[in-house]
Amino acid sequence: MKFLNDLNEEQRKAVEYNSGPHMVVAGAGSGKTRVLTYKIAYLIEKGMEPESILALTFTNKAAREMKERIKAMIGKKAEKLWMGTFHSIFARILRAESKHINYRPNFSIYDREDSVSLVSNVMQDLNINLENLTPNGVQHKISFLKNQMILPEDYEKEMSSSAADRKFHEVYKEYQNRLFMNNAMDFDDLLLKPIELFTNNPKVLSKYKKMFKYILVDEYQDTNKAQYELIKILSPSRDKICVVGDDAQSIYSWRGAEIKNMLNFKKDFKDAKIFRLEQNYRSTKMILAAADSVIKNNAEQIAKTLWTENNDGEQLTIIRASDEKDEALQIAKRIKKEVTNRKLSLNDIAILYRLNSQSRALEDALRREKIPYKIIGGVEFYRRKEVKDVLAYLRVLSNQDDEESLLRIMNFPQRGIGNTSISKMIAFARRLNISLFTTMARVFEVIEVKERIQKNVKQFKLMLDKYIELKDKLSISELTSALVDELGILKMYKEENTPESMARYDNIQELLRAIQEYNQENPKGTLDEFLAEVSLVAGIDQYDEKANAVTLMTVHSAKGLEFPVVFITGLEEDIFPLSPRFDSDSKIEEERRLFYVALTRAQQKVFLTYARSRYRFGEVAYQSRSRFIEELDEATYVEVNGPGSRRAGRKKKEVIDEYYQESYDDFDQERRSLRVGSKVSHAIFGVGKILAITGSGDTQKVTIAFENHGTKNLLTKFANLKLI
Ligand SMILES: Nc1ncnc2c1ncn2[C@@H]1O[C@H](COP(=O)(O)OP(=O)(O)OP(=O)(O)O)[C@@H](O)[C@H]1O
Ligand SMILES: [Mg+2]
Repeated sequence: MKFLNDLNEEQRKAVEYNSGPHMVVAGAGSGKTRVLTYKIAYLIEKGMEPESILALTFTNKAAREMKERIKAMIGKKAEKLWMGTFHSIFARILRAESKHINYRPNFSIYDREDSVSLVSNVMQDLNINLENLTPNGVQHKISFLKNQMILPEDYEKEMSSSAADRKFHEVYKEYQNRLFMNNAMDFDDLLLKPIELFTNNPKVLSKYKKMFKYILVDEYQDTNKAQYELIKILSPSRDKICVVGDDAQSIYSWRGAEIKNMLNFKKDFKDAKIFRLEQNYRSTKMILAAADSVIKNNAEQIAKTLWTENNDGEQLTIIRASDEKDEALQIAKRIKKEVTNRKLSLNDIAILYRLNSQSRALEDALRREKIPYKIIGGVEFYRRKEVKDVLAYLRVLSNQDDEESLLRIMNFPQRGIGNTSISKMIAFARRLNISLFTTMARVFEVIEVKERIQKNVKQFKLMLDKYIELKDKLSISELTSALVDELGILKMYKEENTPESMARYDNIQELLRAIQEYNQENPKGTLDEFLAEVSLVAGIDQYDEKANAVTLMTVHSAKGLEFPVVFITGLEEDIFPLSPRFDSDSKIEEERRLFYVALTRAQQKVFLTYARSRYRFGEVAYQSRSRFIEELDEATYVEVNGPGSRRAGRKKKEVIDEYYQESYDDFDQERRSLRVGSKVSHAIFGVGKILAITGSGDTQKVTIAFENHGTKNLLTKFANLKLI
C-alpha cells in the first residue's frame, strides 16, 4: 500500500497493529488524526467492509474531512463508512431502533435552547421556584447529571433532604417525563438512550456488535462517561478498537468529559497496547518550546516528548494594548502586515478568544479596516430565531407530540391565540392526558377559551393538518416553500423593513436554499432525516474553508485545526484563565490545557495580546496580564509596546509594576487633580462637590453630591468632569 509511505515509522506501526485494543497517546500535531485516517484506509484495503467500520470524531466537520481524505486514497466505497460524531451516529441508530425504547422514529431532537425552554415550562407548571437556579442553570445541572449518567431515580437516592434538592429532583423528573411525552430527546439522550437500548435488548446489541468490526475514536481525551460506556458496550469482542488522544488537550471537563477514560484505558481494555508519537509536523521549534514551557506547570499529565524537524521559527510576539478596542485595532493592523510580508492569504490566519463576547470588538475593527472575516460559533445559523420558527413548523408536521415546537408556533405569526388561552388548553390536555395537538382538535370543548379564539385555533389546526397530509406528497423543499408562503413570513419581514427584519428575511431565504440543496443531495431524504441532521449541526460544521477571510473562533472550537498564523487574545487574568481566583487547581489546569491547545494550533507564528483595561459586565475593569504569559520561557517571545521592549534586562515583575504606575500617569491632568472637596461640573447633572474618590486608574470612581440631582457614583473615566 503506497500511501503507508506518507507515515513515519511509529505512525505506521500504529496503523498496521491489529492484535488487540490500542491507544495512541501523543502531543499536538504529531499525526494522531492522520493515523486514524490512514488506519481506516488500510483496513479497507486489507478487505474490511467500509460499513463495518465505526469512526467517531469530535465534530461533523472533522468527520467530513476524514471521509474526503479516505475517499481520495481508496475511492468511493469510503462513502459507506459509519463516520460522524457520537451524537449523529447514535441518533441514526436510535431512529432505526426507536420502537425498542418506546419512541417513534420521527422523534424531535431538542437543542440547548429548546431544553431550557422546556425546563422553564416545567418549573412554571409545577409552580417551582429554585432560589439560586434560573431555568438556564437548571438545564445545565440536568445536562451535567445526564452526562454522568445520573438519572432522576439515581439523583433521588443520592440527594440531600434539603428543599432545594427535592424541588430540583421534581423538576428533573418532570423534564424527563415531558421529553418522553413530546417524543423528543435532548442532546444528552442521544448518548443515554442507546445505552438503555443496548442494555435492555441483547438482540439489538448483538446485531450492532456483529455489524461493527472495528471502532476508532479521535480526541479520546474528551469523551464523557456515557460515550465511554457506549464504546465499551459496542467494542467488538473488546479487541478491534483504536483510540487516539492527548491528555494535555482535554478541555471539556465542564461538560462532563473525563480524562480518566484515557488514563484507565489500559485497565479497561485488557492487553491494550500504547503507541506514542513524538515527532510534530505542524509547528516551529519555537512554538513547541513555548507550548512546552507552559504545559509543564500542570502537575497531572502523562509524560510525553515532542520534537520537530521544522524550522526554529520566530519568537512569539506579545502585544500590549490599552483596551479591547486598541487590542482589536492592533490585531487588524498586524494582519495587514503579515499578509503582505509573509505572502499569506487571509485563510491562513486565525484569531482565537476565550469568550464569545470578545469577538464584538474584534469584528468592529476588522470591518473598519476592511478585512474580511468569518466567525465560527456565536449564534449559529440553525439556532437563529427566524430559522428556528420555520423549523418548529416542520417539526410539528413531522412529530405532532412535540409540544415545545407547537408552543413556539401557536401564535407565530400572530393569529390571536394568547398565552391565557394556551394555558387553558394545556390544563385541559393534562386533565385528559392527551397531547396539546389533540386538544386543538377538541378546542370547542375547552369552554374557558373564548369562542373567537376557539375558531382561530381550529383554523390553525386545519392548516397544520393540510400540511401533514401534504408532507409525504411533496419534497421537503416544496413543502417548506408552500408553508412559508402561506404563513406570509417573508412578506411580513419585508414590510417591516428594518435592518434586523431584512436580516431575518435573508436568513429564511437562506434556509429555503439550504433545504433545496439537501433535496438535491439526498433525493430520498425524508423530513425526519432532514430535521435530525440540522438539529445536530454545530457552529464549526458550517465553517467554510474556501472563503478568503480571517477566522474568528473560541479556543474550544479550534481543537484539531491548524493555521500558519494564530492570534491568541485577551491574555488577562479573569479572561484567560477565566476566573482564576475562585477556582480550584484542576480548573486552572484545564485553562492551561486550553492555552496549550491554542498555542499548538499555529504552524509558523503566534501573537499573544492583552489589554490593560477591558469593558466587562457594564464597567471598565482594570486587568493584569495572564499568568500564562509569565509562565512562557523568556527565550520564546518578544514584546512590543510592552514593558520588556523598552527596559530589557530588568526583572519582569518590577517592570510590570512600573508599567502599571506609568499607565496611571497617562491620565490627563484634570482627572489627577480631582480631590475630595473639589467643586466640579458635569454635562448632565450640573454642579456638585466630590464626597469621595475610590479606586484608581480606569476603575476609579467618584461620589459627588450634585446641587440639583442628589448624590451619584460615577466612573471618573467617563464622567468627563470639569473642575470649577
Ligand atoms: N508523517 C507525516 N508526514 C508529513 N506530515 C505529517 C505526518 N504526520 C502528520 N503530518 C501533518 O502534521 C499535521 C498535524 O497532524 P494531525 O492533525 O494528524 O495531528 P494531531 O496529532 O491529530 O494533532 P491535534 O493534537 O492538534 O489533534 C497535519 O498537517 C498532518 O498532515
Ligand atoms: Mg487531531
